[in-house]
Amino acid sequence: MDDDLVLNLAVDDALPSRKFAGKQKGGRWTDRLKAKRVTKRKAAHENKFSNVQEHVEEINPRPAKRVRTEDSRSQKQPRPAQAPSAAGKSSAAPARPTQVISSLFTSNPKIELPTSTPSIKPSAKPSNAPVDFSTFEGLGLHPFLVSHLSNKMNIKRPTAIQRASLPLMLPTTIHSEARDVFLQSQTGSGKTMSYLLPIIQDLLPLSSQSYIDRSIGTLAIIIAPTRELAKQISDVVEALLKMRLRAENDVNGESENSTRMTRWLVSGLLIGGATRTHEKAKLRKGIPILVSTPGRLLDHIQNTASFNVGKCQWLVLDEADQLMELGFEETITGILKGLEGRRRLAMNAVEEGKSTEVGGWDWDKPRRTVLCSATIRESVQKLAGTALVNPLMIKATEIDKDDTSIPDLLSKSSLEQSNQASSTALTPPSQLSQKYVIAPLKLRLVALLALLRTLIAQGSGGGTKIIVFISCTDSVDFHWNLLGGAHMGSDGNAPESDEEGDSDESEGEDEDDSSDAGKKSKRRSQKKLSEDAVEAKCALLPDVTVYRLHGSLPTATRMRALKGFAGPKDGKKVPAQSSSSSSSSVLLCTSVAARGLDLPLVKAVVQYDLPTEGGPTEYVHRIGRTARAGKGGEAWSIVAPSEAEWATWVVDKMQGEESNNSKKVSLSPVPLETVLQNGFGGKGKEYEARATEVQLAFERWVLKNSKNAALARGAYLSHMRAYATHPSNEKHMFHIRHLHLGHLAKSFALREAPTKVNASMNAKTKGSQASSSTSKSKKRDAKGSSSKGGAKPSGKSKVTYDSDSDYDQEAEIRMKAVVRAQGRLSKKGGTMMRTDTSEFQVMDTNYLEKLVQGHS
Ligand SMILES: Nc1ncnc2c1ncn2[C@@H]1O[C@H](COP(=O)(O)OP(=O)(O)OP(=O)(O)O)[C@@H](O)[C@H]1O
Repeated sequence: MDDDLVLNLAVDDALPSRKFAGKQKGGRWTDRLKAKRVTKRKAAHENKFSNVQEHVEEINPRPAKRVRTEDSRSQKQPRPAQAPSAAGKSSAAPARPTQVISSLFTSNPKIELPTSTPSIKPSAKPSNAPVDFSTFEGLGLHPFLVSHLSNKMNIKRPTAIQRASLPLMLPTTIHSEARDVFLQSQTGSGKTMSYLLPIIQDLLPLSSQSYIDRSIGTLAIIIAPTRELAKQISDVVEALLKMRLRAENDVNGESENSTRMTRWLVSGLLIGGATRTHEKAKLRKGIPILVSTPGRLLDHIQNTASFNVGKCQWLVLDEADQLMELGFEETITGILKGLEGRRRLAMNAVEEGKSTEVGGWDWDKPRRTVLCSATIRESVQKLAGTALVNPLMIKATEIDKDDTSIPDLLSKSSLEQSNQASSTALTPPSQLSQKYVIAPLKLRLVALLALLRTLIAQGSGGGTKIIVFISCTDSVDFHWNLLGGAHMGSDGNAPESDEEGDSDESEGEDEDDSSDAGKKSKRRSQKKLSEDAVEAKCALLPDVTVYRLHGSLPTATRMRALKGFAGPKDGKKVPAQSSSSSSSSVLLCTSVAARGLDLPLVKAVVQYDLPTEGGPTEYVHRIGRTARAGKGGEAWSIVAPSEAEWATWVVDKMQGEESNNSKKVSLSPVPLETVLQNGFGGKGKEYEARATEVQLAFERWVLKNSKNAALARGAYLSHMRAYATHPSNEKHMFHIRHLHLGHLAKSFALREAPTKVNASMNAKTKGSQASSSTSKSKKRDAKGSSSKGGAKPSGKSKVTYDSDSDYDQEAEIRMKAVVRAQGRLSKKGGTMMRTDTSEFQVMDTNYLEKLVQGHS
């Protein structure tokens, strides 16, 4: 068993070796003098080292288990466990930095999958698809819009929520009194069109007024919590406004109605990023339909005199619960007050005859406010209380599979009643297949790669899109760099990227090799994964482009990532050199991409880290990035053995009070062996050796240079910080105390024991506090993910790392030997996972807890 572990304690090269341990006798006097000097120098180092070890003991009262030292590696029999300090002082201590090399397939906790899982197959009838018993014409939509939807946007029939909302919200129907509305339906069910179509239909008739042009000001405002979402909504508005403004049969524009219609109804986007002056100029010209993020909007309401918003008729708060979660409550209250103030000012000016406004405006028509969300949490109910007056609650109930009659899709009641009812419904689309795999921490990274390989291979035609959710920005950056840089073999191809040569390639192990000019010039010409880059090719996932997205990236970069991942819009030609042409793509992202984003044809969502905030609600939003508008999709979660209870917990939460009656939601467990076998192939247990090779490739990448090592360590620490932010009601499943931190380090391709990682990162933190960002965008990522831990690589790490290729090879050989031995064991009826977790546990968990909470 011990063959799978080498825990090299941090020792200096200068520690006394056996050779110099005693006083040298005999030989030439020069040799004796030299030996004496060296012994003296090493003794001084030893003292220094023992001080460090004492400190380690202070913070780590528990002795390390199964510590092995360099000489013990050559022995067949394991040595008894010894405390770090003892090992450090040992004269036989290895002249190596701290490292842990352990086999992937040993010392993992035993995994017991539920024996009888109520596996509910995804429904054949998608719950968020267009319904086949209704038409847009039948619901009262204007013929121009109907034909535009059908001919240009391939939207032929309404979805359930559209069928439910349009009769209540379209101005031409009997229900059209301007009441506030709360729209709730599943992810991907078409809520955006549910409010945009009524807005456009309401404003369209103004086209026939003689005075109308865009200087009328802003008549509709849509607020979205993130820039990405605001941009996406703005794109949909623009697509709708491209509609033909005359009837299909009115070729020459002879129809009385159509000839009068002008293109005054334009949309605009305010999301920051542009200068205020530029935005003010846009607002002065007039933007009848405005899409904005909350902060920027409030700023202009308060400070831009030329922002003509007094006649605003529609206010939409999209992704209302996220708006609240991100702390925009005050901003929204400010916006509501600001709009009211502007309206009163405009009305007063008209009454007093001081207004330059054209006459004929119906000032009595009240503004209608719409709140929109796939889930309703308490915070949204609070917002509804502030923003809505006597609202209608509109939601689409699920259509029963066998029910051929027209279901009662319309639910209209007081908000409170509806909230009570809807709080039980947190259901994802019925056609979405939800699976989870329990992976021991050490195997997480290879499990992720295996899963991605399988999902991509299934989409044989190429163009498969997968979103992977990771807990924090540092971890996204690390995994993106890792996938972009790691390759099998020691001299494979350099990673491809969309930027110039990688500066980190000139650092690290090859640095001293100044004689090899050819290698250096090759390195210089290699492409770089720069700070701003978002696109990388992955040697371990052929034909796949890996993108990254998180709130710490500049807006333009985030947009570029989304655009690249989404690929070309229908019918658009892609330049041959573009990676988006037909290749598959993987988006590594934080929760910033969890809400509202409508990325076409996402085949699967993988939750590599389960949500630290938002619990089941966040889970439902994340998985809702696939299986949209009736399409199929898969949701995978990678769960640690200590988190196994999460699967039943989240199902119960999604099921709500309906759980006793009918089970509509289920998560199917998939054995890890199946995932690895499918991902790495081979016969029998061959996948173990292949997974090991992949893990070693990752570890080699981390060891390659200091920048990579710093990225890995930063990600590891930020991950722990994020993990510690799970709310108290989830601590029984997600507690840092339950994690085997050494195994966790392995999932960040680190060979170092956690003590070493933490010590080095703490040292680094002191020097790199500046990298800690307080930007708003950071807030949008996992709250525990700040780069306080020095997660941003800032040049060379002060940390030593092993660049001794002989040592690496030796370690790899040992690891492979263990895998082979394990394979033999399996054939003899042994199990892949062993229950003994005594491999090593060098860190006191209390200390780590303090560390992740920033009290260390
Ligand atoms: N009637 C329809 N028929 C077909 N596709 C539709 C229809 N209505 C909307 N869609 C498409 O469905 C997708 C999802 O729509 P939308 O983004 O509005 O969903 P949503 O309910 O807002 O989801 P989320 O809660 O995740 O934000 C979009 O690509 C949209 O173009």
